Amino acid sequence: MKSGFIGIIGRPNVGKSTLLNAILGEKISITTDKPQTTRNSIRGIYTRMAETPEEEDVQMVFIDTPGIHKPKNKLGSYMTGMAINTFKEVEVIIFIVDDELSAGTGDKYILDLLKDIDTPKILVINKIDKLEPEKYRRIYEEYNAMGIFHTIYGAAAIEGKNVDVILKEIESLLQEGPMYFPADMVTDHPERFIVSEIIREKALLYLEKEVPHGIAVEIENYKEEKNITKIGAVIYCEKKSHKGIIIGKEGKKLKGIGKSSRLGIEALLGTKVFLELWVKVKENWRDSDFALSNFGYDSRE
Ligand SMILES: Nc1nc2c(ncn2[C@@H]2O[C@H](COP(=O)(O)OP(=O)(O)OP(=O)(O)O)[C@@H](O)[C@H]2O)c(=O)[nH]1
Repeated sequence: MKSGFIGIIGRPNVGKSTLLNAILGEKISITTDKPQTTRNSIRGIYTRMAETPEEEDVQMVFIDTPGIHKPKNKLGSYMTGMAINTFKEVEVIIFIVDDELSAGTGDKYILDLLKDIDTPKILVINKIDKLEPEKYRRIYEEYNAMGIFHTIYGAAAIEGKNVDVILKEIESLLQEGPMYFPADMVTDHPERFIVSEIIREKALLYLEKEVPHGIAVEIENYKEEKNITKIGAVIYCEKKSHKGIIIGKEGKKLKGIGKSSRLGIEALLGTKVFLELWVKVKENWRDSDFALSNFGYDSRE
Protein backbone atom coordinates (compact mmCIF):
# COMPACT_ATOMS: atom_id res chain seq x y z
CA MET A 1 0.00 0.00 0.00
CA LYS A 2 0.93 3.65 -0.24
CA SER A 3 0.99 5.72 2.89
CA GLY A 4 2.50 8.78 4.42
CA PHE A 5 2.22 11.95 6.40
CA ILE A 6 1.01 15.20 4.94
CA GLY A 7 1.67 18.53 6.61
CA ILE A 8 -0.96 21.21 6.15
CA ILE A 9 0.09 24.78 6.54
CA GLY A 10 -1.55 28.14 6.10
CA ARG A 11 -2.63 31.25 7.93
CA PRO A 12 -5.68 31.16 10.17
CA ASN A 13 -8.86 31.31 8.16
CA VAL A 14 -7.49 30.27 4.78
CA GLY A 15 -9.63 27.14 4.91
CA LYS A 16 -7.42 24.38 6.28
CA SER A 17 -10.21 22.75 8.25
CA THR A 18 -12.64 23.12 5.42
CA LEU A 19 -10.24 21.46 2.98
CA LEU A 20 -9.56 18.62 5.36
CA ASN A 21 -13.21 18.03 5.96
CA ALA A 22 -13.76 17.96 2.23
CA ILE A 23 -10.94 15.43 1.85
CA LEU A 24 -12.02 13.25 4.71
CA GLY A 25 -15.71 13.58 4.03
CA GLU A 26 -17.56 10.69 5.48
CA LYS A 27 -14.32 8.81 5.76
CA ILE A 28 -13.37 10.97 8.67
CA SER A 29 -12.17 8.79 11.44
CA ILE A 30 -10.17 11.13 13.56
CA THR A 31 -10.09 14.78 14.36
CA THR A 32 -8.64 16.35 17.40
CA ASP A 33 -10.93 18.58 19.35
CA LYS A 34 -8.34 21.09 20.35
CA PRO A 35 -8.64 24.32 18.43
CA GLN A 36 -5.50 26.36 17.87
CA THR A 37 -3.26 24.57 20.26
CA THR A 38 0.39 25.38 19.85
CA ARG A 39 1.38 21.85 19.02
CA ASN A 40 1.33 19.79 15.92
CA SER A 41 -1.51 17.39 15.79
CA ILE A 42 -2.95 14.73 13.66
CA ARG A 43 -6.00 16.29 12.15
CA GLY A 44 -7.35 13.41 10.22
CA ILE A 45 -6.63 10.14 8.57
CA TYR A 46 -7.78 9.25 5.12
CA THR A 47 -7.80 5.54 4.39
CA ARG A 48 -9.06 4.08 1.16
CA MET A 49 -8.93 0.36 0.61
CA ALA A 50 -8.57 -0.70 -3.02
CA GLU A 51 -11.77 -1.76 -4.68
CA THR A 52 -10.32 -2.96 -7.95
CA PRO A 53 -7.09 -4.85 -8.68
CA GLU A 54 -5.67 -1.75 -10.39
CA GLU A 55 -6.10 0.36 -7.29
CA GLU A 56 -3.81 0.42 -4.30
CA ASP A 57 -4.69 0.80 -0.64
CA VAL A 58 -3.90 4.31 0.51
CA GLN A 59 -3.49 5.91 3.87
CA MET A 60 -2.81 9.61 4.36
CA VAL A 61 -2.18 11.01 7.80
CA PHE A 62 -2.77 14.76 7.86
CA ILE A 63 -0.83 16.80 10.37
CA ASP A 64 -1.17 20.47 11.01
CA THR A 65 1.31 22.81 12.55
CA PRO A 66 -0.42 25.88 13.92
CA GLY A 67 2.77 27.03 15.61
CA ILE A 68 4.31 28.26 12.41
CA HIS A 69 4.29 32.02 12.34
CA LYS A 70 6.78 34.73 12.89
CA PRO A 71 8.12 34.05 16.37
CA LYS A 72 7.68 36.79 18.92
CA ASN A 73 9.51 35.07 21.71
CA LYS A 74 11.64 32.08 22.54
CA LEU A 75 8.76 29.69 22.78
CA GLY A 76 7.58 30.90 19.39
CA SER A 77 11.00 30.18 17.85
CA TYR A 78 11.01 26.79 19.45
CA MET A 79 7.58 25.98 18.03
CA THR A 80 8.61 27.14 14.61
CA GLY A 81 11.71 24.98 14.84
CA MET A 82 9.61 21.98 15.68
CA ALA A 83 7.23 22.75 12.84
CA ILE A 84 10.17 22.87 10.44
CA ASN A 85 11.37 19.50 11.67
CA THR A 86 7.93 18.11 11.09
CA PHE A 87 7.91 19.46 7.57
CA LYS A 88 11.18 17.75 6.85
CA GLU A 89 9.77 14.47 7.95
CA VAL A 90 6.43 14.44 6.17
CA GLU A 91 6.05 13.11 2.64
CA VAL A 92 4.07 16.04 1.27
CA ILE A 93 3.41 19.61 2.34
CA ILE A 94 0.20 21.38 1.43
CA PHE A 95 0.41 25.13 1.66
CA ILE A 96 -2.93 26.92 1.46
CA VAL A 97 -3.29 30.58 0.54
CA ASP A 98 -6.21 32.78 -0.44
CA ASP A 99 -4.54 36.04 -1.32
CA GLU A 100 -1.58 37.68 -2.96
CA LEU A 101 1.71 37.94 -1.16
CA SER A 102 1.64 41.68 -1.68
CA ALA A 103 -1.41 41.78 0.56
CA GLY A 104 1.09 41.45 3.39
CA THR A 105 -0.64 38.51 4.96
CA GLY A 106 2.34 36.89 6.60
CA ASP A 107 2.59 34.14 4.01
CA LYS A 108 6.00 35.46 3.09
CA TYR A 109 7.41 34.26 6.39
CA ILE A 110 6.07 30.75 5.88
CA LEU A 111 7.39 30.75 2.32
CA ASP A 112 10.88 31.65 3.41
CA LEU A 113 10.85 28.67 5.72
CA LEU A 114 9.49 26.35 3.05
CA LYS A 115 12.11 27.33 0.51
CA ASP A 116 14.79 25.43 2.37
CA ILE A 117 12.79 22.26 2.82
CA ASP A 118 13.08 19.56 0.18
CA THR A 119 9.73 17.87 0.84
CA PRO A 120 7.42 18.12 -2.21
CA LYS A 121 5.04 21.02 -1.82
CA ILE A 122 1.59 21.51 -3.25
CA LEU A 123 0.14 24.99 -3.28
CA VAL A 124 -3.61 25.29 -2.95
CA ILE A 125 -5.13 28.63 -3.81
CA ASN A 126 -8.38 28.33 -1.93
CA LYS A 127 -11.69 30.21 -2.19
CA ILE A 128 -11.63 30.45 -5.98
CA ASP A 129 -15.42 30.72 -5.79
CA LYS A 130 -15.00 34.28 -4.62
CA LEU A 131 -11.73 35.22 -6.27
CA GLU A 132 -11.86 37.41 -9.36
CA PRO A 133 -10.19 35.49 -12.23
CA GLU A 134 -7.71 38.28 -12.66
CA LYS A 135 -6.73 38.13 -9.03
CA TYR A 136 -6.48 34.35 -9.14
CA ARG A 137 -4.11 34.69 -12.07
CA ARG A 138 -1.92 37.14 -10.17
CA ILE A 139 -1.73 34.85 -7.14
CA TYR A 140 -0.93 31.90 -9.36
CA GLU A 141 1.82 33.70 -11.22
CA GLU A 142 3.35 35.14 -8.14
CA TYR A 143 3.73 31.71 -6.54
CA ASN A 144 4.54 29.89 -9.73
CA ALA A 145 7.47 32.22 -10.35
CA MET A 146 9.09 31.00 -7.14
CA GLY A 147 9.58 27.58 -8.61
CA ILE A 148 9.31 25.77 -5.29
CA PHE A 149 5.92 24.12 -5.75
CA HIS A 150 5.49 20.73 -7.28
CA THR A 151 2.00 21.72 -8.39
CA ILE A 152 -0.44 24.56 -7.88
CA TYR A 153 -4.19 24.09 -7.72
CA GLY A 154 -7.10 26.42 -7.37
CA ALA A 155 -9.80 25.06 -5.09
CA ALA A 156 -13.04 25.94 -3.41
CA ALA A 157 -12.82 23.72 -0.38
CA ILE A 158 -16.22 24.82 0.77
CA GLU A 159 -17.81 23.32 -2.35
CA GLY A 160 -15.38 20.41 -2.52
CA LYS A 161 -14.15 21.80 -5.81
CA ASN A 162 -10.87 20.27 -7.03
CA VAL A 163 -10.47 18.28 -3.85
CA ASP A 164 -10.37 15.05 -5.88
CA VAL A 165 -7.45 16.21 -8.01
CA ILE A 166 -5.54 17.38 -4.97
CA LEU A 167 -6.04 13.96 -3.39
CA LYS A 168 -4.78 12.25 -6.54
CA GLU A 169 -1.74 14.46 -6.55
CA ILE A 170 -0.95 13.66 -2.93
CA GLU A 171 -1.35 9.98 -3.69
CA SER A 172 1.07 10.21 -6.58
CA LEU A 173 3.68 11.67 -4.24
CA LEU A 174 3.39 8.93 -1.64
CA GLN A 175 5.60 5.88 -1.54
CA GLU A 176 4.94 2.35 -0.49
CA GLY A 177 4.49 2.36 3.25
CA PRO A 178 2.84 0.71 6.20
CA MET A 179 -0.71 1.10 7.40
CA TYR A 180 -0.09 3.44 10.30
CA PHE A 181 -3.61 3.16 11.66
CA PRO A 182 -6.19 0.44 11.42
CA ALA A 183 -8.58 1.34 8.59
CA ASP A 184 -11.53 1.65 10.91
CA MET A 185 -9.75 3.10 13.85
CA VAL A 186 -11.92 5.46 15.81
CA THR A 187 -10.21 7.23 18.64
CA ASP A 188 -9.71 10.65 20.08
CA HIS A 189 -6.05 9.91 20.58
CA PRO A 190 -4.47 8.79 17.36
CA GLU A 191 -1.23 10.18 18.70
CA ARG A 192 -1.11 7.40 21.25
CA PHE A 193 -1.11 4.79 18.57
CA ILE A 194 1.61 6.47 16.58
CA VAL A 195 3.67 7.04 19.68
CA SER A 196 3.48 3.34 20.51
CA GLU A 197 4.56 2.54 16.97
CA ILE A 198 7.55 4.87 17.23
CA ILE A 199 8.68 3.18 20.44
CA ARG A 200 8.16 -0.24 18.95
CA GLU A 201 10.16 0.68 15.88
CA LYS A 202 13.05 2.17 17.87
CA ALA A 203 13.11 -0.80 20.21
CA LEU A 204 13.30 -3.22 17.32
CA LEU A 205 16.11 -1.19 15.81
CA TYR A 206 18.07 -1.38 19.03
CA LEU A 207 17.32 -5.02 19.62
CA GLU A 208 18.06 -6.17 16.09
CA LYS A 209 16.93 -9.76 16.24
CA GLU A 210 17.73 -10.49 19.85
CA VAL A 211 14.15 -10.85 20.98
CA PRO A 212 12.80 -13.52 18.69
CA HIS A 213 9.10 -13.05 19.22
CA GLY A 214 9.08 -9.33 19.01
CA ILE A 215 7.59 -6.92 21.40
CA ALA A 216 4.41 -4.97 21.95
CA VAL A 217 4.11 -1.46 23.30
CA GLU A 218 1.28 -0.08 25.34
CA ILE A 219 0.85 3.55 26.27
CA GLU A 220 -0.12 3.62 29.92
CA ASN A 221 -0.45 7.31 30.40
CA TYR A 222 -0.41 10.27 28.12
CA LYS A 223 -0.70 13.74 29.49
CA GLU A 224 -0.41 16.99 27.60
CA GLU A 225 0.81 19.83 29.72
CA LYS A 226 1.67 23.33 28.68
CA ASN A 227 4.97 22.80 26.94
CA ILE A 228 5.51 19.15 27.45
CA THR A 229 3.81 15.86 26.81
CA LYS A 230 4.33 13.25 29.49
CA ILE A 231 4.16 9.72 28.30
CA GLY A 232 4.52 6.45 30.14
CA ALA A 233 4.78 3.30 28.08
CA VAL A 234 5.31 -0.37 28.69
CA ILE A 235 7.31 -2.58 26.40
CA TYR A 236 5.95 -6.10 26.61
CA CYS A 237 7.98 -9.16 25.81
CA GLU A 238 7.20 -12.83 26.12
CA LYS A 239 9.99 -14.18 28.31
CA LYS A 240 11.87 -13.13 31.38
CA SER A 241 15.17 -13.57 29.55
CA HIS A 242 13.97 -11.14 26.90
CA LYS A 243 13.28 -8.55 29.53
CA GLY A 244 16.94 -8.56 30.50
CA ILE A 245 18.00 -8.18 26.90
CA ILE A 246 15.72 -5.21 26.38
CA ILE A 247 16.91 -3.45 29.51
CA GLY A 248 20.54 -4.21 28.71
CA LYS A 249 23.62 -3.91 30.82
CA GLU A 250 23.12 -1.22 33.43
CA GLY A 251 19.91 -0.27 31.66
CA LYS A 252 21.87 1.03 28.69
CA LYS A 253 19.74 -0.48 25.98
CA LEU A 254 16.49 0.76 27.43
CA LYS A 255 18.00 4.20 27.83
CA GLY A 256 18.97 4.24 24.17
CA ILE A 257 15.53 3.09 23.11
CA GLY A 258 14.00 5.76 25.31
CA LYS A 259 16.14 8.53 23.94
CA SER A 260 15.65 7.80 20.29
CA SER A 261 11.93 7.25 20.83
CA ARG A 262 11.65 10.55 22.62
CA LEU A 263 13.35 12.40 19.76
CA GLY A 264 11.03 10.77 17.24
CA ILE A 265 7.96 11.59 19.30
CA GLU A 266 9.06 15.17 19.84
CA ALA A 267 9.41 15.64 16.11
CA LEU A 268 5.94 14.23 15.60
CA LEU A 269 4.12 16.12 18.31
CA GLY A 270 6.04 19.36 18.24
CA THR A 271 6.31 19.50 22.00
CA LYS A 272 8.96 18.51 24.44
CA VAL A 273 8.40 14.99 25.62
CA PHE A 274 9.06 13.33 28.92
CA LEU A 275 9.07 9.62 28.28
CA GLU A 276 9.14 6.86 30.83
CA LEU A 277 9.54 3.28 29.71
CA TRP A 278 8.99 0.06 31.58
CA VAL A 279 9.59 -3.50 30.46
CA LYS A 280 7.14 -6.21 31.46
CA VAL A 281 6.80 -9.86 30.66
CA LYS A 282 3.48 -10.98 29.34
CA GLU A 283 3.39 -14.48 28.00
CA ASN A 284 1.56 -15.03 24.76
CA TRP A 285 0.71 -11.41 24.29
CA ARG A 286 0.50 -12.12 20.62
CA ASP A 287 -2.60 -14.18 21.12
CA SER A 288 -4.39 -11.87 23.45
CA ASP A 289 -7.17 -9.48 22.61
CA PHE A 290 -5.07 -6.82 24.25
CA ALA A 291 -2.43 -7.02 21.58
CA LEU A 292 -4.85 -7.16 18.72
CA SER A 293 -7.02 -4.30 19.78
CA ASN A 294 -4.26 -2.07 21.02
CA PHE A 295 -1.77 -2.36 18.30
CA GLY A 296 -3.71 -2.87 15.17
CA TYR A 297 -1.60 -5.82 14.17
CA ASP A 298 -3.07 -7.94 11.51
CA SER A 299 -2.80 -11.65 11.10
CA ARG A 300 0.12 -11.41 8.68
CA GLU A 301 2.51 -10.26 11.40
N1 LIG B 1 -15.89 31.33 -0.06
C1 LIG B 1 -15.17 30.35 0.49
N2 LIG B 1 -15.00 30.33 1.82
C2 LIG B 1 -14.27 29.33 2.34
C3 LIG B 1 -13.69 28.32 1.53
N3 LIG B 1 -13.00 27.46 2.34
C4 LIG B 1 -13.17 27.91 3.59
N4 LIG B 1 -13.93 29.03 3.61
C5 LIG B 1 -14.36 29.81 4.78
O1 LIG B 1 -13.24 30.41 5.39
C6 LIG B 1 -13.41 30.44 6.80
C7 LIG B 1 -12.21 29.79 7.49
O2 LIG B 1 -12.18 28.40 7.16
P1 LIG B 1 -11.46 27.32 8.08
O3 LIG B 1 -11.52 26.06 7.34
O4 LIG B 1 -12.00 27.38 9.45
O5 LIG B 1 -10.00 27.94 8.08
P2 LIG B 1 -8.71 27.41 8.85
O6 LIG B 1 -7.58 27.72 7.97
O7 LIG B 1 -8.91 26.02 9.29
O8 LIG B 1 -8.69 28.38 10.09
P3 LIG B 1 -7.98 28.17 11.52
O9 LIG B 1 -8.60 26.95 12.13
O10 LIG B 1 -8.32 29.45 12.24
O11 LIG B 1 -6.51 28.04 11.25
C8 LIG B 1 -14.72 29.73 7.09
O12 LIG B 1 -15.73 30.68 7.27
C9 LIG B 1 -14.96 28.92 5.84
O13 LIG B 1 -16.32 28.71 5.60
C10 LIG B 1 -13.90 28.37 0.12
O14 LIG B 1 -13.46 27.53 -0.68
N5 LIG B 1 -14.65 29.42 -0.33
